[in-house]
Amino acid sequence: MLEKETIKYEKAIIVGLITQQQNEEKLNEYLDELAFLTYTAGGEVIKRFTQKVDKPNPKTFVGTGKLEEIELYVKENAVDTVIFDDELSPAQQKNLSKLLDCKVLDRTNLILDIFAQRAQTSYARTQVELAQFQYLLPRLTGMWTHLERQRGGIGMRGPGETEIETDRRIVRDRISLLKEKLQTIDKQMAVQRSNRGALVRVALVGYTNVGKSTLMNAIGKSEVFVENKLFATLDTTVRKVVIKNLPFLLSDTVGFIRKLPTQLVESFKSTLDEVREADLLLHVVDISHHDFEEHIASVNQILKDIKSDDKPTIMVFNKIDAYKPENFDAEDLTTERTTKHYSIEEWKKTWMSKVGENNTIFISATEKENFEEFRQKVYEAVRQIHIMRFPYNNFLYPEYTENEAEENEE
Ligand SMILES: Nc1nc2c(ncn2[C@@H]2O[C@H](COP(=O)(O)OP(=O)(O)OP(=O)(O)O)[C@@H](O)[C@H]2O)c(=O)[nH]1
Ligand SMILES: [Mg+2]
Repeated sequence: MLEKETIKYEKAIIVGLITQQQNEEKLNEYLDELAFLTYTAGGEVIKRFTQKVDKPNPKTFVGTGKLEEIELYVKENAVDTVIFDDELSPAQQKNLSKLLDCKVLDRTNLILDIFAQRAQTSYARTQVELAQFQYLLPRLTGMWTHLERQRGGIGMRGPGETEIETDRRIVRDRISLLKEKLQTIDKQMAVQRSNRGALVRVALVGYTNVGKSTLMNAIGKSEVFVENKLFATLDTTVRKVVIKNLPFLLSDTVGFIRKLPTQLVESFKSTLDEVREADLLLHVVDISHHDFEEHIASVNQILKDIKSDDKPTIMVFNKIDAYKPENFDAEDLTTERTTKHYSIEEWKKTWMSKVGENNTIFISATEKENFEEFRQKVYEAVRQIHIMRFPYNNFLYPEYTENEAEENEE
């Protein structure tokens, strides 16, 4: 008999601070993203709490008054989970879960949980487990003991309860075991990569949910999982792509996010090796997202962290079909015209013009808008790398426009 399955979303509230580093507008953007993360993890945000402070309270993150307000709300509305936008210290997390008497998570927790849910291969699972244990280690003491009755759900996947309560040494042993396991897989993967021969390697990079996998599917005739949730992709997919006789390898990998937990960057080292060893990066940007400039900055920072910021890069501004500038009323003297009101043409004249014509492209991966131009730019960039590497056989790959007759096998 078939049972109708209804997904039950956990009731969650989210909490963030307005500080000197982040004004109310910024905070709202962060909270939008946190709500999306919560939804991806299986929760529904029913309320947001914000507080203006100089710096977080070392014991309870928010101030006493705000905490009482949250506590009351949690009781009255049977809230399952309270999620904080910043990483909580072990002490804050412990105090808060005691006082609020429900699950208390932070951004890192949430991201780790999504990764845990989405890890498909044993390799990805090992990486996530390692990151979870590393996050857990300083937080071991009595963290979840009083939560016996609410096992399961967001933030509870992963290392089992018994392990959590045992001694740190066991966790440490587990961490070194997982590290060894990863090292073995890393070696195998390095061998696999070196077996790929002399093909030029191109990697899709970018913030999560910008359309990397969609683009991979569109260009590489492959079937990579695409979803309008965060972190749809965790494992790296590598495909051989041929544009006009010129073959190269294209990889699609995990998306980046701001405040990416350091534990994750570290344990996903090998997944990110694909990026590190690439000859060319296609940095995909969702230009329809109002925060895309900050996304670019986060991605660049992570590329810097993994020492891949000096590679030839094409900036691929995707989702132009969905781009909508805010309406600007010239007669309304109270609003200033800002980048929010820019058309794409105006954007092109900003810092984007400095990136260089050859290194920027504006497309829609779903509508295949400007796709021919996109293929041409990728072709030329790959060809350049080829010529540099094998100067003696550059005649093999003429300029894109020179072999118009042999239209690509699509
Ligand atoms: N409107 C519009 N939507 C797009 C476009 N490209 C991708 N999308 C949508 O954006 C969402 C995310 O696409 P993915 O390809 O999964 O994004 P990703 O960058 O691989 O995401 P992660 O793997 O989660 O990092 C999906 O709902 C896509 O259908 C586009 O050009 N225009
Ligand atoms: Mg993807």
